[in-house]
Amino acid sequence: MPELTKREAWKNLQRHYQSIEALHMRDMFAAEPQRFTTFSLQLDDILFDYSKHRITSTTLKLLVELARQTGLQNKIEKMFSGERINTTEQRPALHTALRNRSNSPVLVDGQDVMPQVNAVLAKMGKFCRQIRDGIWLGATGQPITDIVNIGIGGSDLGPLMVTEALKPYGHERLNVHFVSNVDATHLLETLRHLQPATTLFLIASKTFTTQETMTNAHSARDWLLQQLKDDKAVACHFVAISTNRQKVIEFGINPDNMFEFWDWVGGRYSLWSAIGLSIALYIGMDNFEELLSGAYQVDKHFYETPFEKNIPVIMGLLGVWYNNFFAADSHVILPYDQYLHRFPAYFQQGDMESNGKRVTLDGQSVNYSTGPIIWGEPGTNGQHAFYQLLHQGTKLVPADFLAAVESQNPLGNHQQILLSNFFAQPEALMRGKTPAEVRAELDAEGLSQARIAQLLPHKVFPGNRPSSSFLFHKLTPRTLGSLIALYEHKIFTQSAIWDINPFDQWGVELGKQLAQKILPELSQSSPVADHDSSTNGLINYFRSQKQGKQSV
Ligand SMILES: O=P(O)(O)OC[C@H]1O[C@H](O)[C@H](O)[C@@H](O)[C@@H]1O
Repeated sequence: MPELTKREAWKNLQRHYQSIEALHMRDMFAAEPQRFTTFSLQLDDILFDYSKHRITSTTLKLLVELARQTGLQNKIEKMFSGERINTTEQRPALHTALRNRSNSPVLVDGQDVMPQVNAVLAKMGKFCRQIRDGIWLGATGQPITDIVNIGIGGSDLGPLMVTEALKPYGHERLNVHFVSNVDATHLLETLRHLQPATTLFLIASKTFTTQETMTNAHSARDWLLQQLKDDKAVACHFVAISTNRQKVIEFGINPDNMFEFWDWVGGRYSLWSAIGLSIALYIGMDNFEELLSGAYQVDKHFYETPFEKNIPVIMGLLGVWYNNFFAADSHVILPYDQYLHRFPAYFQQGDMESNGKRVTLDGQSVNYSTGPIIWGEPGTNGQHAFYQLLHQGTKLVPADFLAAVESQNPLGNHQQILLSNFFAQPEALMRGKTPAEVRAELDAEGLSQARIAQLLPHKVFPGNRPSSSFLFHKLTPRTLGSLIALYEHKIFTQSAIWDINPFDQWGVELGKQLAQKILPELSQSSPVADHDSSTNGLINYFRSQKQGKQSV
């Protein structure tokens, strides 16, 4: 049996939960005027308020004790020092080396990786200047205006999220596009508006074997060659970002046009590597380095700060508190910033692919819940869609609210309105509305007692629903880098407590394997018969429809 639930700290937390369960945060705030000061932290310009949680100082002590008993500090040190902590793939997980602005040596098998990291950053910088200054020319002698990143999963979501978030820093002549889905609609709808002579494709794939990416890359090359009718065009319109030099050469991309990264960079932690080339091209290398610096500040904070004051550790521990003691299944991320509209989707992969695991590092089945379901949308839009459930539904959904003090686009009183909602929603979730408050409101409206009795239960808000608030000055590259790194280390903290490997993703393989088997069956002449009856039935229906027959 896994150790976690046998630990003293775990048992203490179980007991402690009984005493917290009945407490309402309203009463906690009333009893503790210093609650905000006690339960908030600041890192650079990011204020982290975690006072609207169902915790006391004792809860925090016990959670920190759990982190200690599960060896979190030791695991953090192993990650930063390049140990092969991704045991199933026998690799280190060194995204922190990619943003190690101190440049101090990071050793893998006794060899410092920093010279390689710096060399690729320098190559990216040179390439960015050439593209951004219009020095790099396409096959017909025109500068590049459109960059199409072809990649999926970690080779898509990070660059997409960051280029969206940092639009105000984008180059005025360059547009960035992202094609991920193997559905041809994605590629064709993107190419419809582009000119091959001024388009640059970045083929972003760690393995350079991913079916969707390679299918899209081949079709993009066909599109280019059909229109430019010059085989040499590939050299000035295609670059590769990968760990697999051999496959890049086989595809026909000159290795000089390859930006390398390494197997110790996990896909969902790769935006800091050459996978971030689309970001660097769009916002410039200086801003890309600011993004790295923001993450580096958080790396230092995570590494050096005692758990009691360590923001990602506290984020992780609060998640464990709700996930394992309150049985909360999901966690919602609510950025009150339109530029962060892909932030929740980015951490859907970041968190769910990392901690969606059911066995411990040494292969035992867990007897406790692991990674939560991550979801979310920007505020205020979500308020008019799913907040009903957050306020009055039967599920407990811990929430993260994020907002900037200063808008990138000041306009009238928009930011004040946005922020008033950002402050109001966590307050409403925490306070709720009691039957007495509802009654007083309805009385004041002059409703009949019968109508009040009918409406009252529907208008009561139980409150006591937890949230964290992140308030930062402005969504700059540096701040964004910090925010991303906070969440990365939160995920790591939780994986350490749950004793799972956050850096592999075997769960994506089975579907891929089966799709490989099914692909040739879709064009075979006889009906398929060797799946279950449902899969056979669906495939044969598809085949009959393709052949113009109606029968199943
Ligand atoms: O970068 P690639 O090798 O093309 O991989 C792209 C993505 O696909 C895989 O199936 C994994 O689920 C992701 O973690 C990865 O980011």
